[in-house]
Amino acid sequence: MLAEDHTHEFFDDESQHSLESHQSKKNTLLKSHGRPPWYGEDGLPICDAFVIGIAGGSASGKTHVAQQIVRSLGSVPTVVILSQDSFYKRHTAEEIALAHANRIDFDHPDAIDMPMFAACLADLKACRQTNIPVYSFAEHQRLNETKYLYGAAIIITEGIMALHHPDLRSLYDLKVFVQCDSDLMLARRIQRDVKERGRSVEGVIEQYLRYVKPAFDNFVSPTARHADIVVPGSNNSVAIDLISTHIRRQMTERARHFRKHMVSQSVECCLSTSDGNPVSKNLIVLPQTPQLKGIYTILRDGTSNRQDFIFFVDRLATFLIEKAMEHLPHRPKTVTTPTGVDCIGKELDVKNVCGVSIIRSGGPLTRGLQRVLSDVAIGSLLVQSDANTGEPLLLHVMLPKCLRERHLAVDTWVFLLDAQIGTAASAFMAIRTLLDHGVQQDHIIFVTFLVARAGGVTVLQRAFPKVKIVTGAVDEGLREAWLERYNEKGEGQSEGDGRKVWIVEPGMGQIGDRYYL
Ligand SMILES: Nc1ncnc2c1ncn2[C@@H]1O[C@H](COP(=O)(O)OP(=O)(O)O)[C@@H](O)[C@H]1O
Ligand SMILES: Nc1ccn([C@@H]2O[C@H](COP(=O)(O)O)[C@@H](O)[C@H]2O)c(=O)n1
Repeated sequence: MLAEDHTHEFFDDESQHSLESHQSKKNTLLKSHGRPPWYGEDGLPICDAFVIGIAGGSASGKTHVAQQIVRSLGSVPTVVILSQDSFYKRHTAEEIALAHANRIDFDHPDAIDMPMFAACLADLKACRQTNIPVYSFAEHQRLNETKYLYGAAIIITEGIMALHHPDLRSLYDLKVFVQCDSDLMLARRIQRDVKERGRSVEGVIEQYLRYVKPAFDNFVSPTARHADIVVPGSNNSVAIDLISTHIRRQMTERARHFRKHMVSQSVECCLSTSDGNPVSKNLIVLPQTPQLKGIYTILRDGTSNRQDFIFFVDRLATFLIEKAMEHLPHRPKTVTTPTGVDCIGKELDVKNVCGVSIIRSGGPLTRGLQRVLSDVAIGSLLVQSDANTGEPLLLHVMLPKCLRERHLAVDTWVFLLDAQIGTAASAFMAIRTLLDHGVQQDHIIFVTFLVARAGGVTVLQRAFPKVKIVTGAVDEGLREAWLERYNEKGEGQSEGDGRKVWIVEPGMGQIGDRYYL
């Protein structure tokens, strides 16, 4: 079992596949301790994922080595194992019949869809999402389902041809070849294929002699010369230790101090503007009517009871969402009234629209969005600060279908929902995540109750100038403080859980905590 108590999985669809289901299909596997920022203050990606390619004969122990590396890495950012087996080509019915009679050569490089393999790996390396095909050894066929993958900081690719094609080799940061005795490989293959791939002993031996062994000699074994490290196929714990140490060092070198940087850059930015006012045309603040000010007064009041707090947060959420809706395109629509008169009105002119909530304080805004667009698809992102460094970590991604597929994402409008923008570190990560999925910057509308002028909003707007931010209030201050807990009445208590958080001032306290308790 690779999952540990403190790991998190990046879910690949709404049904929330478990780690075990990934393992049994041997296609992908994702282990996460959170993804640190992979972009700079200009919003652009600055570091690719670290990619390791592992080649070797069939049953040499490639998957085993990959899994041992993951286990030995321990507490590092998200790791995914990508198997070349996922990229076997789709077959015709005749080919499948031949495959069952052991008359198809699955060990020739042409059996693999190399362009697709390289394209998926290039997407993952560049921190974009991808959808991996799923292959069935029992059916000798690519299935109709795909696996959504996003967010890996380390990718381990394994397969007999993993070092064969130059396009693949150019994507690796580390190339490994597993060298194993032929007898041992055959013995392991018989055991595994009978147990896991529904084969007979005779069939495995026949296939081995006809295709597997010649292909190993002609195509697989020669690729060992491309490897940076040759690992033995058994008793290989020392080699695995060396590889893990190398990867850990690489990850430490890539570590960044993003949140602190954001705040210091913002201060410089605010001081350098003539009026110190970060409000731009894409920072849309609700008209400051007495009615709106009344709502904020209740929400800012530390003595307001929880019932009132929830009621007025919900009311404000509806105002904000309605304001944000003004920025969606509309087209004219003619309707006929009950009295038979034609009347020209408007209707939404968008292919897809969805909400993405930053857990958990985006929750009240999600409810607001659902009140306005009842059947809207909702996704969520969990961004938390690292307990030691305070830096943001992307811990969980659950996006609706219209965002998981790039060709749909480019035509999708997204309401990104979070209670406040303080340092803007979470907002940065959330926007970058949407862009990685192919969402257009000017199709993102960030809706929030509060923005801190002294926080990261200016840097955020400089990085993503086309993203609209809709809010009801821009507050002056931002201060780092110990996290407070709230009692039943919603009053702040001094003892927290020892975590430091950034607080907007005057602000409303921790909005999510006051709302959900
Ligand atoms: N170092 C090892 N020690 C013991 N058994 C191993 C080792 N490496 C692989 N095996 C076993 O050999 C079989 C094939 O290994 P696997 O990693 O699936 O091979 P590959 O991915 O190269 O086809 C598995 O049953 C696995 O448990
Ligand atoms: N339908 C198929 C497809 C592939 N194979 C064999 O799988 C081997 C590669 O997988 P490993 O996990 O062993 O690296 C390869 O040698 C093919 O012969 C198959 O039997 N049936």
